[in-house]
Amino acid sequence: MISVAEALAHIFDLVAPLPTEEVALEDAAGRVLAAPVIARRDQPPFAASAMDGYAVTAADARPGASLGVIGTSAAGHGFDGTLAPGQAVRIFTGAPVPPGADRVIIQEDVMRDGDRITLGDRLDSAAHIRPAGADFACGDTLSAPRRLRPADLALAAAMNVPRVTAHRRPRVAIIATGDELVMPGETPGPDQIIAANGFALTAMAEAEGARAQMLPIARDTEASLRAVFAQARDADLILTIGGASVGDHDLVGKVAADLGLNQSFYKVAMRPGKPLMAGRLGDATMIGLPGNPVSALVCAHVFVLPAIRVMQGLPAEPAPASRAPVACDLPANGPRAHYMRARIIDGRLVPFDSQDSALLTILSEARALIVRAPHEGPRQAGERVDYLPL
Ligand SMILES: Nc1nc2c(c(=O)[nH]1)N[C@H]1C(S)=C(S)[C@@H](COP(=O)(O)OP(=O)(O)OC[C@H]3O[C@@H](n4cnc5c(N)ncnc54)[C@H](O)[C@@H]3O)O[C@H]1N2
Ligand code: MOO
Repeated sequence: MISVAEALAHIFDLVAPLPTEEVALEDAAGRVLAAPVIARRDQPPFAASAMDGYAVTAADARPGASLGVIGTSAAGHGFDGTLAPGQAVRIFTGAPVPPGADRVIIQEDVMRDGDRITLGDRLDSAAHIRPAGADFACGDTLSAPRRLRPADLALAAAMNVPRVTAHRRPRVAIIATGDELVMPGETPGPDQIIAANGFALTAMAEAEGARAQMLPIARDTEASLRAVFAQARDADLILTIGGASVGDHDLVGKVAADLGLNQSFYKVAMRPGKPLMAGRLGDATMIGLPGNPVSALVCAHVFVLPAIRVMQGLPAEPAPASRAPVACDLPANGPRAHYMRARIIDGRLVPFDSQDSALLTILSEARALIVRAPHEGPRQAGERVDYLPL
């Protein structure tokens, strides 16, 4: 059995950034930028007032000064002229500061009488002027790769860049396997359960930027598996669920091999998730997940999401871990990496008593997977340990 790190390295070898495409800004939230956005202008494009008030010369900005108002500069409608000593221009936030002015006196500190103003007794010392290019200058960049967050979209828009280059969203096909499965809402037979894992995998893949599709459930026959695999022809990533272990009905590995799977590995020293497999199947990467719900979803956190990130052009990195103190003593770990479901209470990790990989109720309550290295010694309450946030 290989280690988690080795398995992840194999998976990174199986995936590559997908081709790029142009995306309109309004469709680009969450997409991964593949080429830098280059500002087409300065922002602000002129020295702009940061306040509502009066633009004056520095020399006139003294308590009690009396100045003549010669015009107005509003946002979108600058003052067409130059300011001389003894003069003021009524100005509003975001408006161009007229040439000659180097201070804005906020209107709270000004008394106005017709076309004249008198500055108050106590003036603040700030200029209240944003210089041209204070935010960014023409040619400045928003670097790639990065996942576009709302503020990034606003920045690209401000740079006057209406379309960005992003890697294509990975197409993920999800294949649940097993005679025991029916879809939610259907009537299960006495020996059947509801296919659940695909819903979590779909949500996780989509939240990570992929387009995921649940294909029909494949039954435990080679013919059924082949038929469903055939429907995954366009996928960049095929995720199978179940049928990965050593039982007589665990056919996924055999059928995938018959279809030409170039298998990278089978079985990883982790729990849950041991019977994980991965390889290249035609133009797609295939990751065969174990059927137990927690096993499938832990493997998705540890392997599938990092793979989806690489396909979008992000760096090949393990799932981001955090550290927090554990709330109770933990026994020494065995030979497999252990991903322990835990709550986070008052900043401390509280593992659940049962770590059975079939229990969705516990996974649904869990907010952390405590990561225990193979053969790691016992941990005492209060020790800081690594965990993957859920
Ligand atoms: N003799 C051995 N038996 C098992 C071993 C082993 O090493 N030797 N490994 C165990 C481990 S660890 C795991 S994990 C499971 C994995 O088995 P499979 O990947 O073959 O999964 P299945 O047998 O198909 O299903 C396991 C379990 O999960 C349920 N399941 C499957 N798909 C779904 C789904 N889409 N939604 C909800 N639940 C699902 C299925 O009904 C089973 O209860 O093997 C152990 N056995
Ligand atoms: O590895 Mo299995 O995934 O422990 O339940």
